[in-house]
Amino acid sequence: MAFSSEPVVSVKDLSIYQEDKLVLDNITFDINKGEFVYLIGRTGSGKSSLLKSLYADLPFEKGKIYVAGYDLSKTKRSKIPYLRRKIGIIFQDFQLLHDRNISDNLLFVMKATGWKDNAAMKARLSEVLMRVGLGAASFKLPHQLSGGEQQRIVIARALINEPLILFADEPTGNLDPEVAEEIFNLFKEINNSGTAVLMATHNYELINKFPNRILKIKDRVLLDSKDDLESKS
Ligand SMILES: Nc1ncnc2c1ncn2[C@@H]1O[C@H](COP(=O)(O)OP(=O)(O)OP(=O)(O)O)[C@@H](O)[C@H]1O
Repeated sequence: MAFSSEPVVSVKDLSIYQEDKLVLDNITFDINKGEFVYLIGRTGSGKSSLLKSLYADLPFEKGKIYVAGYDLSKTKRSKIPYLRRKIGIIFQDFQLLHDRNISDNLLFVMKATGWKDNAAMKARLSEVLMRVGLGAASFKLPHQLSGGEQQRIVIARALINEPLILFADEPTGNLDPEVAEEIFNLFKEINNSGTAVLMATHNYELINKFPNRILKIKDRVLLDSKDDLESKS
């Protein structure tokens, strides 16, 4: 099968523990190229734990995870940077490096992910900043930007390596509703150009306004809105 027709994420019979506590029990789902999927569930239900396992930050006990062609049960620690080049990760609490300007924040990630050519780095830097509407922010320090702008920079950082999928953990959680919607629209635009998105969120207003497939964690299992549609058709 050609790589492009494989799911971007494929999870089979997966169980995840946090210390001794079973958080997710035997869950299975796929995310296809270019899909937009919400991940919902009560506080503590395991959304962040699942995302962490998908970006290889939390080991899992049982089952299989394939992300961007990598079998995570077999991927050695030394290969994880290669996986991370195929995915973008966005958190609620921006996680920019506060001691350096925006340009240096992004260059730091480029160098860490194998970029070497200075001209190519500069060009990509401008491209991703333009993409998020902050072409003029290169020389600003993170604290000189608003929360919404900082989140745009985090999205720009996640786009550097043209990821197949963005994993976003409550990306609008710390923003007021208007700014949250702007950030959400940016995710939609990025998704429209072909990048899949898996977004953990508590923002039901946005979910209702922009309906998409929903994965819901409830009592350690995963409910998939796709199954509801299939059973109705
Ligand atoms: N580092 C950790 N060590 C031990 N237990 C943890 C750790 N992180 C999370 N947990 C526990 O795992 C369970 C799932 O937490 P998780 O953060 O994945 O939930 P969540 O759905 O993302 O919650 P929220 O909506 O509040 O972000 C919770 O019971 C939590 O207390």
